[in-house]
Amino acid sequence: MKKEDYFMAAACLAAQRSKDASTQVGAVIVNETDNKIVGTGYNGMPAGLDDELPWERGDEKNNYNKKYLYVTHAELNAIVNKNCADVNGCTMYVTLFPCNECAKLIIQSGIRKVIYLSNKYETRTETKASRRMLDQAMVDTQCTK
Ligand SMILES: O=c1[nH]c(=O)n([C@H]2C[C@H](O)[C@@H](COP(=O)(O)O)O2)cc1CO
Ligand SMILES: [Zn+2]
Repeated sequence: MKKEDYFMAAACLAAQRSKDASTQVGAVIVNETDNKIVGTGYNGMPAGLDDELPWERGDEKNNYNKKYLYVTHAELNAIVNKNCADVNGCTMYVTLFPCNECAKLIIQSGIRKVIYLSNKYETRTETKASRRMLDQAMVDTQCTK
């Protein structure tokens, strides 16, 4: 198995832990120097609030119960779960192309490459803004397909 397939499979496995019935996302951060996983995460509610918050996609009349207000993205969880001092120069394997907020985190944490599986929200403004920032910050982005 190629190493890229191995790390993406690890991201897919992490995604399976997510309770989001609509979209499970998994992320794995890899130190390319020694090919080690230094952080993993999946989309979930903030720690300890798993059973407190709604998973509804909601609509305009039901903003307060939209999951989007509460869910912690897979990329953020992978970064905060890191088991090393920093993730400078690392690669992130993620099952879904990062949103604009995750793009900021990726850039600020020094991750230099993002390998993704799906970009199903490609046409969204958030995704376009993410692409814009990652490109301008010269973070390499590669689709595995
Ligand atoms: O970068 C991301 N990382 C991430 O973890 N997610 C999560 C948030 C939500 O739980 C889910 C998206 O839900 P939905 O497909 O129902 O809109 O994916 C979503 C994105 C980008 O949309
Ligand atoms: Zn995000």
